[in-house]
Amino acid sequence: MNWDVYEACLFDLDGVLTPTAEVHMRAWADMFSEFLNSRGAEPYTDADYFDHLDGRPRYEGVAALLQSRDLELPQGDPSDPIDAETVCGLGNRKDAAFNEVLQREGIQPYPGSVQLLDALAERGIRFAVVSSSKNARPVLEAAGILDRFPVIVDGRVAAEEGIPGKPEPDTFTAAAERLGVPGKKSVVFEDALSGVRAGAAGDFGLVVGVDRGTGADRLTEAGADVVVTDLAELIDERG
Ligand SMILES: O=P(O)(O)OC[C@H]1O[C@@H](O)[C@H](O)[C@@H](O)[C@@H]1O
Repeated sequence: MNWDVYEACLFDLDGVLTPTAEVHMRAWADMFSEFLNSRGAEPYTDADYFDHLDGRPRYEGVAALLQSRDLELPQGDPSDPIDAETVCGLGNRKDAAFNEVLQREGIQPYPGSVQLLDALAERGIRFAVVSSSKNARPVLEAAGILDRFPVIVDGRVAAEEGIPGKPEPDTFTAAAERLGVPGKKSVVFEDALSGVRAGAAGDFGLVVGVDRGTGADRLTEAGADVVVTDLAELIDERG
């Protein structure tokens, strides 16, 4: 990997910097298994996470999964309580479960990801986090790496500013702009198919797929230029 040609890295968070994709995955599985069962619908499987939920903004994920089962619910409102049978209510129910685990268990970053951040910081490469999650800041803070990212374009920023979420490329484009680095000099890091598609749809220098269970073939098909299983694989001899 020749880092000389790049000036910025745009990192997805869950599953790239922290193992929170697993926490999201478990929270989604618990909530949807129960809900789909209550509706007599086809049961939830792990494939549902990768196909419909991973990387997408919260309520868009709920809508995609419901659509896969031909179920329709009213959209509701982000302020809906967790027992509301609405798209927002189901999303909020899962969010309560996610935050309960985050608070109880805390989170550590992937060691290989921290090694790459350390090596690239030495070279003066700039960093942004680009996450669909509205929990990105608390997760970065819990992991002790919040201060490494001068730019964070997360689910809250996207909602407030009307920036289309992944699989559209706009949140990555906004992050590169905010760092003041051309897209072509920026590297996108993503573990989710929707996120890799977002990177591939934009005008970026490189899209790195991070295989945490999705599968290298599917990440490549979605548009990843390179696939790794650990970010430390991208540290070159210059460090
Ligand atoms: O519900 P949140 O915390 O805003 O997160 C939205 C999505 O954020 C993505 O980063 C995760 O891959 C998804 O699993 C999650 O659903």
